[in-house]
Amino acid sequence: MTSIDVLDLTKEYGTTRAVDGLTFSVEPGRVTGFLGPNGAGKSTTLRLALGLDRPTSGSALIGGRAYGTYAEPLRTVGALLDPQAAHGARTARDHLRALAVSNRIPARRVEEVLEQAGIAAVAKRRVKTFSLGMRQRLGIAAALLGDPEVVMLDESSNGLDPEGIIWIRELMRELARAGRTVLVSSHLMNETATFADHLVVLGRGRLLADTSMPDFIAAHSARRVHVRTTDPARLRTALTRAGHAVTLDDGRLLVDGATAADVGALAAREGVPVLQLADEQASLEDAYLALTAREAEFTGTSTSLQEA
Ligand SMILES: Nc1ncnc2c1ncn2[C@@H]1O[C@H](COP(=O)(O)OP(=O)(O)OP(=O)(O)O)[C@@H](O)[C@H]1O
Repeated sequence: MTSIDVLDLTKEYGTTRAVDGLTFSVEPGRVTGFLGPNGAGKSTTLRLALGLDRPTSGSALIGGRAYGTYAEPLRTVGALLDPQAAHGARTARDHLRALAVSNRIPARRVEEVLEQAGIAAVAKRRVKTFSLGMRQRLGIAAALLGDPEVVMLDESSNGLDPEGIIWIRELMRELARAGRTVLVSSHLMNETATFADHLVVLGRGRLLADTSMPDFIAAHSARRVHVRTTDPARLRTALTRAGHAVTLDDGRLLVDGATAADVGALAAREGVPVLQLADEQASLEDAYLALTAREAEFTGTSTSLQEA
């Protein structure tokens, strides 16, 4: 089994410390979401792990070895960092064939990954005619070419349409189920929550969280439920009696400190018909933004509109 082990990793560019004493491990058999605001150091960490840049100090090893020591690295690590990296004048098939030859990967794998990435029909087209989403699919095909134990994707859903986003999400889950090590960077907590088992969160090059997805949700979700019923007054009384803080908002009840399951069970006991029942959705993204807010390198300022 092949893990990614980042140990006390630091990278400085002039006076900018892009990665700052970072330590974490990415384990096989699960999808690890790699989160952080712009400039947090995600891409730098991935580049260091892939030997595309040298650390100032510390290490980022794959399967206990530096990437550069693998003779045929694509057979161990598949990575997509920059979908624009493929040579524009080449066809998609030729791009993949050149990669396959350099790593002694059989030519039939090229046809398999073209199919798997949904670009077999455009395999003869030059890459420069590809949309961003098609380039992204080509990059993923290249990452899968060597049937690697470790898959690293930077902004995996970049440019993909909704069907493509579902496809990549299922692909990542499938790779993890098959025991691969999958690391996927993103800016978006809600999106990451749809596919990640584990989270590593960075801010200004430092580790802010290294936790399982369920633990992050349990620790940070504001427990608040929205409920609509035919008899809000009666349900409100019952909820208040059970110790919940309840407010009435435009005909629906907002219940703090409860889950949808709590409120549903109580409504059933009271015999109050429920028309709509939901846990508050935005809280996870809010928790992530709160965690990273102080660490964001580039934060926009909002200017309120002046009334004329
Ligand atoms: N080659 C470079 N030369 C100088 N500074 C760099 C270089 N690469 C990255 N940096 C700086 O290092 C910091 C971390 O950048 P990095 O691209 O790793 O962040 P990121 O988390 O991937 O951000 P994003 O989500 O915007 O891609 C930033 O301040 C960036 O400007």
